[in-house]
Amino acid sequence: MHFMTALKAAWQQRDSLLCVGLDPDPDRFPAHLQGRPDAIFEFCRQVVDATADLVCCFKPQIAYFAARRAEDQLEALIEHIHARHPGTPVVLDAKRGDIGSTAEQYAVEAFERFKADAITVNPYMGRDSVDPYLTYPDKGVILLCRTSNPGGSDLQFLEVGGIKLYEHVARLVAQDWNASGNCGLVVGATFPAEIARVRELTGDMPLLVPGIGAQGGDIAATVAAGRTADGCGLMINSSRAILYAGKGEDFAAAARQAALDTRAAINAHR
Ligand SMILES: O=C(O)c1cc(=O)[nH]c(=O)n1[C@@H]1O[C@H](COP(=O)(O)O)[C@@H](O)[C@H]1O
Repeated sequence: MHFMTALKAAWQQRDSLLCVGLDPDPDRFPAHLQGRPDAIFEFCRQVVDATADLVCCFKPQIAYFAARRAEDQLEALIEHIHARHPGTPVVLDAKRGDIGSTAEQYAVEAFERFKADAITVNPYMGRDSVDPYLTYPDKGVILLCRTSNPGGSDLQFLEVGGIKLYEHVARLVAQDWNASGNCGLVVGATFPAEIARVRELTGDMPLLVPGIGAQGGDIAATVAAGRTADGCGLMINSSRAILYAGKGEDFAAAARQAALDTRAAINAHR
């Protein structure tokens, strides 16, 4: 199924704009999982199974798996999501960016090896560095635009021809790169004014919005700034605040409660 079709269905069917980010840090796992060779898979699997009916997508961050030589556990996790929670899109957060021939390999890795439905990509190297992802007709390509970190302003806020660089990226993607309708943009919840500006520039394009929860972004302001006319249009990501809501054997139940609370807080402003 096309990423955009699955995302729209999940927004409606789960009544949710919440994206649970899968950033597994073994140092923060509950004691009973410590030392298990499949601890990363098992931790994420339990969170996935406890929250899948509450999310519009999952977003595994590849660095947390690669750093621990756990790419096989990432493969198994995405396979598990597709098998047990069909229709739940998986956004592989890899923030790739390289020349076309190398990007082709990254696209194979994301879409054919890991079987992700969408990937985050850095637009800095320009159109030909993004084309290899765009050629997969059913996959989503989510480009960094206005990132949630304070240093994002170093480059993204530079003036280019009378507008800010992030505005140029939003316009370029909406008017040119999105010819097949499979692009999205990343805009941090820590910058609601810029979410509103990106929404203005991009129509109904889906926005991946990290930065609520651990980074302190304001849910009400995020939803007000970014929702589309039909109250959708957003994948609002929370990772640590949900994954580590509990510390003990009941961590998955604690994650579910945190996801329920976060979804309700988001829906209160739709
Ligand atoms: O592309 C992203 O997902 C992303 C972009 C951005 O601007 N800021 C940002 O925090 N992220 C990711 O979103 C997640 C945020 O995690 P928490 O702060 O724990 O909710 C991490 O996986 C980040 O890598």
